[in-house]
Amino acid sequence: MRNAYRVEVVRHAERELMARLPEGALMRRAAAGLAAAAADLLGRVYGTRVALLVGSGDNGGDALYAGARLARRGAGVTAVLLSPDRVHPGGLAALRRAGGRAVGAEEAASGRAVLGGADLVLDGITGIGGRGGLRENAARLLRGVTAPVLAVDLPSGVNADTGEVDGEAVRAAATVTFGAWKPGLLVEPARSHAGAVRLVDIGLAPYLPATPDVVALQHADVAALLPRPGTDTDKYRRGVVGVAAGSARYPGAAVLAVSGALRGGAGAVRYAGTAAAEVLARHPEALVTDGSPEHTGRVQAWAVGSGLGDGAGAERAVREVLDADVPVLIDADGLRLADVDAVRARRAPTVLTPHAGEAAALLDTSRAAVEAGMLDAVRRLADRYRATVLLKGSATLVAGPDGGPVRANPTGTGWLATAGSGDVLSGLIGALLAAGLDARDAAAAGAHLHGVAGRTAPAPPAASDVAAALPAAWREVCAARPRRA
Ligand SMILES: NC(=O)C1=CN([C@@H]2O[C@H](COP(=O)(O)OP(=O)(O)OC[C@H]3O[C@@H](n4cnc5c(N)ncnc54)[C@H](O)[C@@H]3O)[C@@H](O)[C@H]2O)[C@@H](O)CC1
Ligand SMILES: [K+]
Repeated sequence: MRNAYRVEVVRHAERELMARLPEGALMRRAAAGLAAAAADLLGRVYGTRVALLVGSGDNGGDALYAGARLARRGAGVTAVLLSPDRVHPGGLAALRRAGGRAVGAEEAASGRAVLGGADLVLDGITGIGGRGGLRENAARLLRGVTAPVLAVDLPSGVNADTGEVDGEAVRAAATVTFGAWKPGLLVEPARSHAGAVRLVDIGLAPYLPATPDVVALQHADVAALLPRPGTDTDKYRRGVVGVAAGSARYPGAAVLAVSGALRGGAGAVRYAGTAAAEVLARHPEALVTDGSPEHTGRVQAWAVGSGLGDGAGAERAVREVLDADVPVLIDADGLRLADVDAVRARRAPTVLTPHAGEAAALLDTSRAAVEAGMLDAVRRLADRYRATVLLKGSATLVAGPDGGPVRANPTGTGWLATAGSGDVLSGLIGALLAAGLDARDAAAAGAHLHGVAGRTAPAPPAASDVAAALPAAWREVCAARPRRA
């Protein structure tokens, strides 16, 4: 599990830890980890050229101390001081003692030698103390950078707490973060600015609270959630999932939702809707009816909405499913048709799975606003609907109705942005709900498996290929399950 904490919490933990350590110890730990990561990226330190972009706070201090370590190992290190009158004095002195040099931003901008000639650039402009995007002098300098950038703690210019990027921000090849993950390293659009992230342990863990703000489940976490049929099981104990999806116009959505459901670990899949013949033709294992959900046999969860269209039958299907006292997943057309108060009044869990455009319609805002503020959008929707909300994106987010950590999916891939891929996901999560997973777990585990399937299906995958790759994804994830003693 990757646990991310907002800045206020990290700062509190740092103060607690610092009070127990000699002056400067934390920064030394941070700089040692940073220098080691820089050395790994460089491959060989001696004879290389490293540039440091140094801002006015401790983030710049980390870069300077790490630069000093690299200079001692034979790198030519030049610090570019963005605010020469407010630079970390101890860091600058350490760099100079180690043989590094410092120049002002004007000097660095006028010649190409410093930034254009560097093998690696360390971004120490701002860390958790940064506010807003990069300022113009920093943005201008970065345009002259051709070498890979290693971000110190966070890519400068991103919002550590929300993952929002307001203006220009550093695009790093890698980020070394200290003490704990920050939400911005897991949430888009900031996540894409961070590259590969390495967490350096500076001893903060004992001072961090038990409940993080954002988490990213890893394979082993998901493996622990997935159902494992015992020897005494039967299809009802494994869970029966109902799928109410598709329409005369979109029968394929029904086929795809059922294909996801069949590979989600439930014991059986019941389909209710107008695409019964198409579903049966493709999936002989499905139990189908062309009636409405009310007239379907017993199910332990419903997935409703994919390709339903907006006819009278669609509205009825959504209403009937919401009336059922079992967990319900609502996707696509179902989101438009579901009454907020009916969702809020439900006793059994509800999972909504909008993409940014659908979330924007539900929140009465623009798609761009949702994409820019994913964390806020998912939390607001969960609160408004008193439901678990899965907001799709390259790092899909899952928020529960009662607050608590938001889950950010780490396995997403652009290959999943293909028609019908969401239908597969809805069936998959529906099956996990029927198998008895808690709503938040079902949504997060579904997104995780779906992402792995999108990555492992032969590229470029169509939605059916993503569904077909789910068993292999399931195996890959479960291979990370700790062995029982
Ligand atoms: N507090 C600690 O115990 C530790 C902190 N460490 C480092 O210290 C950093 C936090 O240091 P600070 O609190 O000094 O904050 P930062 O260094 O992140 O940034 C604050 C400084 O940047 C300026 N600034 C804010 N927004 C800016 C913008 N958009 N453009 C340019 N300048 C801007 C502010 O005026 C302020 O001087 C962490 O991110 C981490 O790198 C590490 O050394 C580990 C230990
Ligand atoms: K930084």
